[in-house]
Amino acid sequence: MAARLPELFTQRVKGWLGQEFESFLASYEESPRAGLRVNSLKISVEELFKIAPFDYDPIPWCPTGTYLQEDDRPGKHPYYHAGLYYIQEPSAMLPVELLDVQPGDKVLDLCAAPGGKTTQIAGKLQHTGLLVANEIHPDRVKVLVRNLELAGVRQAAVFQETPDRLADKFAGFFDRILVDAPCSGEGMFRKDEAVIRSWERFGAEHYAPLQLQILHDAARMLKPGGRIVYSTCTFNPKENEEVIAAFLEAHKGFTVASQALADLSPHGACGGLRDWPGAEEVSPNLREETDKVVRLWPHRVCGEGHFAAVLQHTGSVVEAPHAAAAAVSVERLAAAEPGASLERKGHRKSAEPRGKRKAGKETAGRAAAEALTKLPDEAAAFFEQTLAEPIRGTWVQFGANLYRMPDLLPEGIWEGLKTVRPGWFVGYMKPNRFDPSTALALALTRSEVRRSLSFGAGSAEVVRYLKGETLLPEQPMDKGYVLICVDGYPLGWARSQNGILKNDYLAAWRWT
Ligand SMILES: C[S@@+](CC[C@H](N)C(=O)[O-])C[C@H]1O[C@@H](n2cnc3c(N)ncnc32)[C@H](O)[C@@H]1O
Repeated sequence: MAARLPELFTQRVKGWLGQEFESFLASYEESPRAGLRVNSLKISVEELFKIAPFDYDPIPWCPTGTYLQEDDRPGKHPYYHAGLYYIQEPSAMLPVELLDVQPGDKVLDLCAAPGGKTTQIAGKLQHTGLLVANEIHPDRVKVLVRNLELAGVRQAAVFQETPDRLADKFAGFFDRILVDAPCSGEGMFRKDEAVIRSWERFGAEHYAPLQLQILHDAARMLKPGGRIVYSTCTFNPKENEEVIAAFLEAHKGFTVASQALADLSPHGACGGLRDWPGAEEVSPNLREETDKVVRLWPHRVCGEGHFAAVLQHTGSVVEAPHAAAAAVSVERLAAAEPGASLERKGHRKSAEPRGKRKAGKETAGRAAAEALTKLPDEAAAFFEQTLAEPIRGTWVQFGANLYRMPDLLPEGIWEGLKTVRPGWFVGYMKPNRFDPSTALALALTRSEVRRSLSFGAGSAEVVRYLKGETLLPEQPMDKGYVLICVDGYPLGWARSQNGILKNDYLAAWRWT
């Protein structure tokens, strides 16, 4: 693979790494290791590895993460469909560990799809606090929603917005914000060669101003004393140290927390790079800050290339956005690296930056959301018949869809925002009836329902259920909903009717 790396890229890395360059290059002859992260909303690490056909080979920076072996196929296992884990690149598990999420926190994941880090945050919140997940891209936001539902997340709202529009609504609101920024993806070349072609069109000079702008917007949404983790999966300092230096210059109340680097150095992590074009213009104080960021290099750790900076707010007030200073800093970063665009094959300077892509004005194409004063009767009757304990909370109806609002989401905040999920999607209001969603089933535990049937992971019944086929109960069952589980972990609903179990597993998720 090393031979297929773009020359411009290898030249630059040589400049950044010096003597280490040869071992960096040699790492591209090794296969990337895949990883899996246990969904601690549903199962503990210990329990999962008692029942799953994979070995626990811990990832040093993530206690719920494990390396996979080459012949492991976790995506084809029924436990995947029960949301017991998320398949995730090992280095990508780092940023959320640095976010220091505490139960009860209000957390924003600003660039969230496909949701690997969002589900990791949800595991830390343990159904407390609030998780707001945002993804600007309309197709990617659907994948994000699916992953949140599979993971059984209850206290999350999902938006498809630009960061600045979100910031207008959530000023000074969040304890923790993750900015896992869109980037040129150099750290992923070994894992996915298609990223190289994308890099050839949109490199660091395309992404850096966008990343800085996203960070400025994130700062507007942070509470005093809160924390932002900025991460990318690219090596180029223009998208990393330079963005951090420009951010810190405009926001005096932040510092880069040094603990992360101290904790991770024994595992092979490195600090920031010191030389990049223009580094000499950065003040010594800021250079000291960028020294404290965390870099994962593929020749030093078992994982792909990653960058993370813990931006800790230290003041008692987050300063009002320095609109002018922020704009100037973004402009300055937008200046292309000398020679870069000319050397880049097919580089299109006129390409529309992703940040300028418009998200919809209102909840376009969707009915307006309505907070309800009480649970509709049909849903209340379903809960009464099906659940051991009622679900309490505030309910929101969006068209025919019924949601339970996260406890800490301000009611009506979705007005004017493109809202994909105002909370936990529990089911559909139909004329005179309520149909529960698969998302409801997946976020429940077996003990929370009155009736369930559980089959072993290797059973024919589980395969039939996931394929959308009907099941035959061994004992006659009364009419009504039954939670279908694999080894005690919910997969979805079936309806007992006339001696058979009709399959209500979400059609789009069925095994084909
Ligand atoms: C690195 S990916 C996020 C990966 C995700 N955090 C995860 O762990 O699964 C960056 C995301 O930012 C989104 N994005 C692109 N432009 C954006 C913008 N201007 N504002 C916010 N997000 C943007 C991309 O669509 C992409 O899904």
